[in-house]
Amino acid sequence: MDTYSSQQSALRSSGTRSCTVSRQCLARAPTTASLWTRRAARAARGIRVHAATSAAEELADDGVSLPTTSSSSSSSSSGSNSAGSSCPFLAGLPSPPAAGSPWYTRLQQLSHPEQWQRAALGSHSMVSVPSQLGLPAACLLGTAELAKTVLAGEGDITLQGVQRNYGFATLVGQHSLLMVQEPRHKYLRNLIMPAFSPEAIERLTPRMVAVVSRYLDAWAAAGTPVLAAEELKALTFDFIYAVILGRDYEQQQLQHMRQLYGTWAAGLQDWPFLQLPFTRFGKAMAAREQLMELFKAAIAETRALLQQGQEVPGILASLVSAVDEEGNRLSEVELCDNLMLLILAGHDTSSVTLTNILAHLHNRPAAMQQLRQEQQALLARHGSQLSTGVLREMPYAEAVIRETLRLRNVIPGLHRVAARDIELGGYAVPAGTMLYSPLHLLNKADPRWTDDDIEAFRPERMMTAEGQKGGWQMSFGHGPRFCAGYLVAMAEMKVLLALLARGYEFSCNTDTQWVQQVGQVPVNNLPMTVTRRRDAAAAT
Ligand code: HEM
Repeated sequence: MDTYSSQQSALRSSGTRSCTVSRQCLARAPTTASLWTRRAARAARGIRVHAATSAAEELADDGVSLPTTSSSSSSSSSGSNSAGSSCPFLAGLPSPPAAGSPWYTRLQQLSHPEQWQRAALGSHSMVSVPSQLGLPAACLLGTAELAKTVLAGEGDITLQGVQRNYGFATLVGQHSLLMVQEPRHKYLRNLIMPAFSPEAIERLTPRMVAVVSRYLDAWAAAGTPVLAAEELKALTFDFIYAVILGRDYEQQQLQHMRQLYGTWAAGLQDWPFLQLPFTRFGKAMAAREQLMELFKAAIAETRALLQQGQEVPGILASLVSAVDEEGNRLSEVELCDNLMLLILAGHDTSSVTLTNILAHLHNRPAAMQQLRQEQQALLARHGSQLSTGVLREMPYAEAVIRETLRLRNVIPGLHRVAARDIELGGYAVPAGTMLYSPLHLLNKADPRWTDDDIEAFRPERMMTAEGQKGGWQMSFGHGPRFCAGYLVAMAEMKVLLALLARGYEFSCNTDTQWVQQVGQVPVNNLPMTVTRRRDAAAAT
């Protein structure tokens, strides 16, 4: 296990809850609704809800006296705040500076989310965003500590994701790991995770190398520029399909499955309540049915081979074989929903990261050179074989990946919802409040990096003792829902970087705009020319 992943598992195991439910505190608190009503009334009276206003100040302004920090402070005049409270309410949290109408604010949040969040947080560690336009009130978390606390939250403080999105849940499947809540999530994860063990990845490495080599050869043979962003989408699809199903498919079959997946994925962006044959959502549901039929056939085939005592590589075979202490196995619907999730989770995330990596390496030839030197040293030590052991000996390749994710986190942030009243950062947060961890923003605010080079692509920073730590970077999540496919993703990206550096030269047109979709993608799809190096034969 590499440094980053061992650190993540250490974090995982030490991810004890530090949110504490403070029922007493909440019992004393005026309801959130009444606080927001008061805040609105104060705003109407022209009293600005200042970013630094404390709960006590704000409520005192309303004629409600709150105990401050001392446990012997006086009780409230309304009688609702007994002595001993030191817990401010959510409404006491600083709010983003007033930015006009709720519509304007919402527009800013949608069109410039990162700038909006940065401005909203200012120098605060947490700000509250009032409920608006039917959306729940939210807390925007501005430190890694708070984000980790929330992401590690489980058990009696169940923190739900906003996987409540009907369309998403219907298309991905209610039984997938991403949809189920604790304790079912933990149970399912225990059954699923052995499929992602280092040993399982080791068995799959030759398959990974085969898929990546096929694409690199085709790009080099093309003789004209290929669209890297599009090609990497196809590569990561074939890769994840091969890794999950553990066998090779004809190109025609893969093409058909890619098309089905594309139709299915388009439905994730559509309004889900009109499921008609001509709507994107309707077409996506039809594509899902066809994919499910393919999965069911693959499950039946895998079961049959396993019953014959054959060794079957691939994540599906591990999932089919998974059994709990009482002998229960994953049902067919659980298997199908999780296959769907794995293809989704393991496809765009990796392709977008790889697209960004290639652009960064093109813009920084010294980094590409360093990558080449690392590979030459590995070739001298181990020959051309790529095993998980060799993949672990690639600190520079790993630094390139982590530095790219630091600058261009694929998942900009993670939502959770407080399922019950909790205390967070010293504030009483009522059930139903959305808790948003802006991962991308936290990467940029990481106190390890100095302001003047925060935007620079400098993989070397990840090689320092400080850089080896996880710090504020949580590109693969944190806590009980830490990315299940982390090892697969790292192996995939390292295999591509290794084979590229060993055997090919490439250049791409990075003079383009990057827009936010699933991660940042280049508008020009990154035209790329690949040529085989003259000394490549010995390297691959
Ligand atoms: C660069 C590549 C990737 C990135 C940046 C990434 C990032 C993430 C993040 C941030 C989460 C946490 C979501 C949350 O807390 O709500 C997550 C979860 C997950 N990822 Fe990844 N991922 C990547 C690749 C993969 C791959 C290749 C696979 C599968 C082979 C995968 C499978 C999953 C699954 C199944 C979950 C849900 C885990 C759970 O809920 O327990 N990911 N990923």
